[in-house]
Amino acid sequence: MSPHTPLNPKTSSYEFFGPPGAFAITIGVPVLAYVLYFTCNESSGGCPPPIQSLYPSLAQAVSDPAFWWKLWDPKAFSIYYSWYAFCLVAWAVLPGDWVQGTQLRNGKYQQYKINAFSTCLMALGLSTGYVLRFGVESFTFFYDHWVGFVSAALSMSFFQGILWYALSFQEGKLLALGGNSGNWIYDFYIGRELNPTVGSLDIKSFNELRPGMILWLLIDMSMACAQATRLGGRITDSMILVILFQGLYIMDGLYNEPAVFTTIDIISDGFGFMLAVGDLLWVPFVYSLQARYLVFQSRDLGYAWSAVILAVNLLGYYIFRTSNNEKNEFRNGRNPKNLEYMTTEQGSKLLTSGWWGVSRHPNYMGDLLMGLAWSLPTGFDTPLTYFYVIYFAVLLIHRQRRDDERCQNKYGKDWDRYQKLVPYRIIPYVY
Ligand SMILES: NC(=O)C1=CN([C@@H]2O[C@H](COP(=O)(O)OP(=O)(O)OC[C@H]3O[C@@H](n4cnc5c(N)ncnc54)[C@H](OP(=O)(O)O)[C@@H]3O)[C@@H](O)[C@H]2O)C=CC1
Ligand SMILES: CC(C)=CCC[C@@H](C)[C@H]1CC=C2C3=C(CC[C@@]21C)[C@@]1(C)CC[C@H](O)C(C)(C)[C@@H]1CC3
Repeated sequence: MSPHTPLNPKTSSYEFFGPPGAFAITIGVPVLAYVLYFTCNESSGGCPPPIQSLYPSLAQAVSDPAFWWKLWDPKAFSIYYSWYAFCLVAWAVLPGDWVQGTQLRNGKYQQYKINAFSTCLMALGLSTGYVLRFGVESFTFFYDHWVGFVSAALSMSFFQGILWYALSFQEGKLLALGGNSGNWIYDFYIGRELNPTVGSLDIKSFNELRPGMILWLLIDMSMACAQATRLGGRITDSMILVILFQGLYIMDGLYNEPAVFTTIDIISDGFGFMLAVGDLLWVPFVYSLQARYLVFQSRDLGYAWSAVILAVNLLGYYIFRTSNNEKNEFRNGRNPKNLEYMTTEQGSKLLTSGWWGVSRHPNYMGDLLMGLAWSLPTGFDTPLTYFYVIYFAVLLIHRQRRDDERCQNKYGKDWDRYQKLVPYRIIPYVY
């Protein structure tokens, strides 16, 4: 049967520079996750280490088979896969309401079980109990077995990328409009099937919110334990800030689980290697870089500097949360603030006042401010702890362009009208 049907038309244009770009990112993202460890860890001689010391030692290291064997760590693999199994069991057994997502183009709705927040509380409770019972030194295994955990998460990402790509060829699947090009490298990367589902488990939202996001929080907690082990039981104010900020972001995302069903990934992207590796490897092991750095470069900020950083984070959070709430309420048929909007020919409405009248992606602005606040506690000795902010700015600008293109196709002339009313893309008067 042809893979191209009226419901699943052939993808006519590529993103990410097409198959060569998709291939480069498929290789580049895992390599970068390892590089960020090898160029910034306790024994690398700095963060980043001096290039003259890095080059010969790295060249020697990779030519030694023992280096490659160290990437495989049975303890880390067994903990990681048990963790993934825990998330699956928690999804199945913990109670949760069922909500439906936005309407799909086949007229149907995907159903989602809401219990990511309670899964996180359970994981936190069990981990805290473990630390109280066995001491902070017992919870440093993420720090001690870092590379092994990265490899374990990577193996899961490839496994899922390949599995869902292969299963997307079964008859009757609804494919992502952007993932049905016929080029296997590209479709594997970008995601071919829109909503892979096992029984009633939606794979895309499950992976986006549970095994990676909650693990990120547990990793941060493990970094605090590793720091306390080194400092005789003390945790620095910089570490406390990073954990509080990232903890707030993670818990907020999980608490507002239904809001994720109006994000681009859930509405329009397929589930492929990009989201698998992003959710399972990139989020927990790259987003926690600041906390890992503070284990071996502990620093105290003092009240004044802490207050400034706290203010940046709170401002970012306020913009992020209120703007996401405005859009989410509106997309679910509510408008409690009586915001102005325009009605499109296509039928949907677009907000034109409130945050969505300030810029076309006000939520990105808040998210970026928070990203900055997560890096500031690490000081200014290394650019590497600012990697997140730079990567994130690139990711969000790219997302904004993808989304503008998608909305242009969806809303046509109405989108031009909306762009005239709301001319700034992310930051008013800047971009
Ligand atoms: N930490 C991280 O790594 C990442 C975080 N994020 C965060 O996730 C959140 C969601 O982001 P994302 O999904 O990219 O994008 P948005 O939440 O901005 O969603 C874009 C969609 O919203 C709808 N929309 C656009 N303008 C309006 C309007 N004026 N009124 C009503 N609806 C509108 C459109 O969909 P339609 O009209 O079809 O409904 C559009 O496709 C953001 O806060 C972002 O910062 C995102 C990526 C990575
Ligand atoms: C480089 C690479 C492989 C990129 C993949 C991108 C993913 C890391 C991100 C795509 C969209 C994401 C979202 C969140 C985390 C990062 C990814 C998966 C998110 C779950 C973070 C918490 C927020 O509150 C959120 C729920 C709004 C958000 C949704 C999008």
